[in-house]
Amino acid sequence: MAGSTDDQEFCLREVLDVFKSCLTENKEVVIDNYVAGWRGLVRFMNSLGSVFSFISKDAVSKIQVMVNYRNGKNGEQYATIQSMVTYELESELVDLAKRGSFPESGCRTLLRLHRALRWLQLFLERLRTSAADSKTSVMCADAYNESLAQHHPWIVRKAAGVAFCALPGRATFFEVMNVGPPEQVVAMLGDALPLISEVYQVTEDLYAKHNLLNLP
Ligand SMILES: CCCCCCCC/C=C\CCCCCCCC(=O)N[C@@H](COP(=O)(O)O)[C@H](O)/C=C/CCCCCCCCCCCCC
Repeated sequence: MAGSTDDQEFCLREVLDVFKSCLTENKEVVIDNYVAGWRGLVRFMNSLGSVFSFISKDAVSKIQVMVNYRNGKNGEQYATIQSMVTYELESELVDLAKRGSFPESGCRTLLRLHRALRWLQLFLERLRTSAADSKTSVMCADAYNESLAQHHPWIVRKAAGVAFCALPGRATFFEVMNVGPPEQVVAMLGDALPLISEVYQVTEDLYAKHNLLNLP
């Protein structure tokens, strides 16, 4: 999304393309692209109204943690998720069992975004296969309950549930995506989903291999 600014018209296809560009030939996940993908999604969410701002704030703060690592003195170690995991584990920079000296490690912060990517994958798949009269709020809530909700306390689940009710109907939602008529949206989702799923799975496997899926 190079050159994209807040003044430009939003197009979800561009955002999903950024996620598609996350994987290198060696199946490493490039953090700059991963973070740029999330930035674009947050922009989309902000355009849906201020009821989502508590979600957006949390996502932005996690994105910023990752950007700070990339811009810091060890930025090269944070080029990909794989290099970050190796570096932080070898340097003992991750709180593995309980929160302590490294409450905002890269591994822990990225895990929160990774779990949200699972929600996105489930939501997009529901949207792709939905009928014209399906409710986005229900699709969003179902995807959330199947993924992120399991990691959130009651109060966050309640607030998220309220926010989902403010989602526009499917037709308006598709319009805001600015991709074209519904059949083009569905085709675009069909294109993007396998690659988003691959990014998710590569990260999931990496975290599972290092026993990092439950970082506090
Ligand atoms: C065609 C479809 C386009 C979809 C566009 C979706 C745009 C979504 C953009 C951003 C999604 C937000 C990602 C949220 C990351 C949440 C990370 C998280 O789990 N944080 C919690 C735990 O953090 P720690 O306390 O451990 O540091 C934190 O407690 C969360 C607080 C905020 C509430 C998060 C609710 C997440 C709901 C996700 C659904 C967003 C619905 C958007 C609807 C378009």
